Amino acid sequence: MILSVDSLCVHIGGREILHNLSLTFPEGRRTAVIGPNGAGKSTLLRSAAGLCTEYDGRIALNGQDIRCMDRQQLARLLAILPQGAAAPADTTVRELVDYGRFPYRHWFRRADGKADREAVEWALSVTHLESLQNRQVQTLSGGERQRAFLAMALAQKPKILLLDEPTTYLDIAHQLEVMQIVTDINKNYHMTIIMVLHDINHALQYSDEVAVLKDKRIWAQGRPGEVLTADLLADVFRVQADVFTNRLGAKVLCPVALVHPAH
Ligand SMILES: Nc1ncnc2c1ncn2[C@@H]1O[C@H](COP(=O)(O)OP(=O)(O)OP(=O)(O)O)[C@@H](O)[C@H]1O
Repeated sequence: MILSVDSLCVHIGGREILHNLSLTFPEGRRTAVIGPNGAGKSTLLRSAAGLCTEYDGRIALNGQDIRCMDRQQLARLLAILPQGAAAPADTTVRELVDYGRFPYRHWFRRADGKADREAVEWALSVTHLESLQNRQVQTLSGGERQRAFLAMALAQKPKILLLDEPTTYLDIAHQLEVMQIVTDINKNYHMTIIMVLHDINHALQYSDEVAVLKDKRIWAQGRPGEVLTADLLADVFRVQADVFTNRLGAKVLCPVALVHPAH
C-alpha cells in the first residue's frame, strides 16, 4: 500500500500551511518526517489521514484518491495516532483498544466478532498491555497511555500507521520502548510507518527514509544517514551539531549551539 501526496497545498484560516508538496512514502518502510515547529508536519499527517479535507492537490493510496473513500474504508487502510490523544472518561484500556475496531463495524452489528476480539488481543499483546487491559486509561502513566493509544490504532489493522510525535513527554527508556514496538510492527507485519519525530537521533536509528519539511515545503528526502548531516541541521534548524559514531557503529548528531546569524 503506497501513500502518495501530489502537489498538496493546504490553507487554514486564509494562511498557506503547505505549498505544492509532493512526496511518496515507500511501502513497508519506516519514514520519519522531521522539521522545525510550525513547518506543517502535523498538517501533512492529518491531511493524509483524511482529518484535514480542505486542500488542493491529491492524496492517494495505491493510486486511489482518498477523497473517493468513505471514512471506514480509509480507516481500514490507514490509522493515525495524533498528538495529545485523549480517552473518554472511565474508559478501560481494553475498551479504548476496542474503539479501534470501528472501521469494521456496522450500526446494526454491535456485537464483537471473532476477528474483532483477535485484533484487540493482538494489539494488546504487541504493545505489552495485557496486564493493564482492565485499568482505567486515566490512571495510566504517560508511557502506558501512549502504548494504549498505539494499541487502539493497531486494532484498526491498518496497512499504514501514522504517528505524530509518538515519544513526546516520555522518558528516554519509554521513548526507546515505543520506537522498538514500532520497529517490531514494521518488521513482523510489514506495516508502513510514517512518523513525525523531533529527535534527530531517533530518525537516524529507527527510520529507513526521512522527509525534511521546512517553510511549507520538502527541504530534503532520502536515507537518514545521508540526509541528516551537520550542514542540514544548520540550514533547517539553525543548530550547530557534532557528529559521532555510537557503539553500534551508527551515526549520531549532537546539537551543540545555535548558529549565529552572520553580521
Ligand atoms: N487549525 C488551525 N488553525 C490555524 N492555524 C493552524 C491550524 N492548524 C495548524 N495551523 C498552523 O499551521 C502551521 C503548521 O502547523 P503544524 O501543526 O502542521 O506544524 P508542525 O510542523 O507539526 O509543528 P510542531 O512541530 O510545532 O508540532 C502552524 O503555523 C500552525 O499554527
